[in-house]
Amino acid sequence: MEATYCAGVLSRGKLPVSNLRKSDHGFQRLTSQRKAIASVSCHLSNGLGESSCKSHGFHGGSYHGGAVGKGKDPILQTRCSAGVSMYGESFLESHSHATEDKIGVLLLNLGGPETLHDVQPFLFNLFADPDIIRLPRLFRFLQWPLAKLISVLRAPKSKEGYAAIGGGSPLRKITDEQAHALKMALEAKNMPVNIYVGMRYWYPFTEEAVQQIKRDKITRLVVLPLYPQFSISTTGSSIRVLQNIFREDACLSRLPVAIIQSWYQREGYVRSMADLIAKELERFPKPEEVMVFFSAHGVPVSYVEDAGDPYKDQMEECIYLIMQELKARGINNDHTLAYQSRVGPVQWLKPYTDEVLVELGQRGVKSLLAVPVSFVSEHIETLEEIDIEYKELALESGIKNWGRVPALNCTSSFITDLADAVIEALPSAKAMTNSEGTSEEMDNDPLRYLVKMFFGSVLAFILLLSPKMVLAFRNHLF
Ligand SMILES: C=CC1=C(C)c2cc3[nH]c(cc4nc(cc5[nH]c(cc1n2)c(C)c5CCC(=O)O)C(CCC(=O)O)=C4C)c(C)c3C=C
Ligand SMILES: [Fe+2]
Repeated sequence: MEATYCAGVLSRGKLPVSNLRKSDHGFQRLTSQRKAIASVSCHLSNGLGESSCKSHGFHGGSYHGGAVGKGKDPILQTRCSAGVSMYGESFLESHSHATEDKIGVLLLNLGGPETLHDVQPFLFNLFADPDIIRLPRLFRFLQWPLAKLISVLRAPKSKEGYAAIGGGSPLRKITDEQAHALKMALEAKNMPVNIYVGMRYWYPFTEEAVQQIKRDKITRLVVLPLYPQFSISTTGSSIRVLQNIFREDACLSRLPVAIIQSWYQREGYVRSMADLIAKELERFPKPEEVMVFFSAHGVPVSYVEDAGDPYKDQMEECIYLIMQELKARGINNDHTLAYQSRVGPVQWLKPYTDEVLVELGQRGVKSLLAVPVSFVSEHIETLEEIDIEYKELALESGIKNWGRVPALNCTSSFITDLADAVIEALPSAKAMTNSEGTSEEMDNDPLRYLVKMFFGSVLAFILLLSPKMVLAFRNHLF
């Protein structure tokens, strides 16, 4: 996969496109083809101006910022990742021309079940994503039946987890709070915006947010996935959904969009993480003896080795940058990185968090500070997996002093940095045009869909009854 950086915005080649279908569990997506995402340039595009778009569809989770930055200039001194100033004449020019300029910021996130009743349909949406279960093209017709099967089998274990953290995911609430805080931070920088939240697997779905963006007649949009590092399974998947919606809508396909694909390398983020770690280390009796244990959400090895997912490289670079920042403050603790939350019978990125905790205990490490690093909100994997399961395992393995760094949530230095990222990305907004049809359109044919579902269900049923499969599921899903 090619990747080029521009003003902290990554523009990637070859990423998949997805289609949408409405089901009783919200929207479920089909994917069959990889295509280019918006390639971000450093040129400015005009807004849609007086648009003739008709609004229809759903209400998205949005924070309406009043009218647009008429007469007000946003903070002009910004930096791109290469340290070059991006704002200047051209921005001022376009800003003063675009009297109808109405800026939107779309926050993308994973979404989570709000009640235990939501867990299985949420899991269905997750496993029906071809960026989560990547089947060879020939077996794509199995995607939905397999998603149904795996979600039903996985639901009891997931429900236990969600029950242990109060009966649902806090993700929607925290993301809404982050949206509000970001709106305030941008207003403080003289950039009034509307902020929208679009979730990949649960409400408010990305589709709802986009329909609201259309209704609000947004003229320039910055897309900010709330994942610091890029993975095909997270940011990649969400952007594919977006690209697909935009491709099918004449109006949206002309809307200038800037996509911030990863931001783990931003100074503000790195500093905010270092602040949290430094603060948490102080709680230990001997802070200098604490092992700083970064625990990232894993992905299957094949993502990195076969599909070229930059996630592992970005994660390692991110940890390096945070440790450098701590060193600059005179904090020289040992550190390690491991991957958590693996699901299913395939190999995931190693080392695995649970195995490393046991090893560290055996090696005589007595104090450990867990740092969740792939996500910026508290969620099931911090509140249940780390705080309950891993803590218990660490204590059993001989670790005496356990601590955990909280997620960034609405930490003000972090939110301010996100606001800067939005301001820096805006000048590169460009139409996400990608209008040619794909073979995927054939998936919209209802007859084809029924045939696929029928054969897929039969095959899934046979697979379910195979003793090998039953064993694999028993070992890895429950
Ligand atoms: C950077 C973050 C994440 C990556 C990468 C990621 C990949 C990934 N996840 C699964 C399977 C599951 N993920 C689940 C929940 C979940 N995943 C992330 C983040 C990443 N996932 C978050 C933030 C959450 C929790 C949301 C919440 O409700 O709080 C779940 C459901 C929970 C459970 O049963 O454990 C599953 C299943 C795969 C297969 C995958 C990569 C292919
Ligand atoms: Fe996950």
